Amino acid sequence: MLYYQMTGFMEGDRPEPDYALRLPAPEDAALFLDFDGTLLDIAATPDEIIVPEDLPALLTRAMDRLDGRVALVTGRNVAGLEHFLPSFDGAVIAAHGAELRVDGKTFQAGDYDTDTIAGLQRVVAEFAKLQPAFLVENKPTGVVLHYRQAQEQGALALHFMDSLAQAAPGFRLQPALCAYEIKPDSVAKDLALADMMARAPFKGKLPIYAGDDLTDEPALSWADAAGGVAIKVGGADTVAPHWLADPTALRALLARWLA
Ligand SMILES: O=P(O)(O)OC[C@H]1O[C@H](O[C@H]2O[C@H](CO)[C@@H](O)[C@H](O)[C@H]2O)[C@H](O)[C@@H](O)[C@@H]1O
Repeated sequence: MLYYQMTGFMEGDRPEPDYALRLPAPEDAALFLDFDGTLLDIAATPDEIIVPEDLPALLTRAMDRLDGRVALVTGRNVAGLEHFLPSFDGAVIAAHGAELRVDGKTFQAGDYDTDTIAGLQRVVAEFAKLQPAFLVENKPTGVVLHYRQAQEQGALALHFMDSLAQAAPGFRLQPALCAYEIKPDSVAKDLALADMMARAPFKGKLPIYAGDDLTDEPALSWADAAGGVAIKVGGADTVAPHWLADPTALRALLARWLA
C-alpha cells in the first residue's frame, strides 16, 4: 500500500451524481472554495496547474451575486494564489489559515517563530538534495516536501518530515496530496473559516464550503455543523454529506447556481 492510500487520499471509484445537493439562495450564502484539486485539477507540480478559462469570470460573478461574500481557501500563501488568480479581489484564507487577505490587505493570522521556520526550510532543502525528485515549497509560515514525482519515496518523506515536525515546538505535520507540510500548530482551515464567518460581510450567512483534501475536512465539518453545505470534491473519504466528481463538476454547479 502506498502512503497516499494510507493517509486517505487515494480516490476509489468515482461517486455517483449527488442528487440531494441543493444550495441556499445566493442572497443567504457565504461561499468558501478551496483552490487546488477543488476549483482546478491537480498537476504534476505546484507551478504547473492550469487555471480553467471559465474560472476568473465565475469568481467575479460569484462576488457580484453574493455581494463580496466569497473567500478562496488554500494551502498556498496569498502571493502564490494571486499569481494564478490576479483578478480575484475577494477574501483569501491562505497557508491553511496562517495568512489572510481581508479587504485587500494581507496579514499573518498569528505570530509564528520565523527563526524556526527558516531553520526548517534549510533542513528540508538539504534533505531534498539527496532525492532530486523531491520538491520543496517554502511558505512564509512553513515548508512543504512534495513527493508526487517520487511516490515510492512517500514513506521516507513521511518519516523525515514527521521527525522534523516533532523536533520543532509550536509546529506540526500536515499530510496533504503527495506532500507533507510543517505548519504552525495553531493553524487550521476550520479555525480560519470560523474567524472569517465572524467578520463582515460573511457574518450571519450560511457557509457553503467545497474542498478536496484532508486539510479541508475540519472546515467541511464546521460548515455542515453551522447549518451550511459541505461539498467534497473527488472520491476520497469525507465527513461531508455532499460530493462532486471533480473540479469541472463543481464549476458547472456554481455556474448554474449563479446564472
Ligand atoms: O488547500 P489547497 O488550495 O488545496 O492547497 C493544497 C496544496 O496545494 C498545492 O499542492 C497540491 O497541488 C499541486 C498542484 O496540483 C500538486 O502538484 C501537489 O502534489 C499537491 O499537494 C500547493 O503546492 C500546496 O502548497 C498546498 O498546500
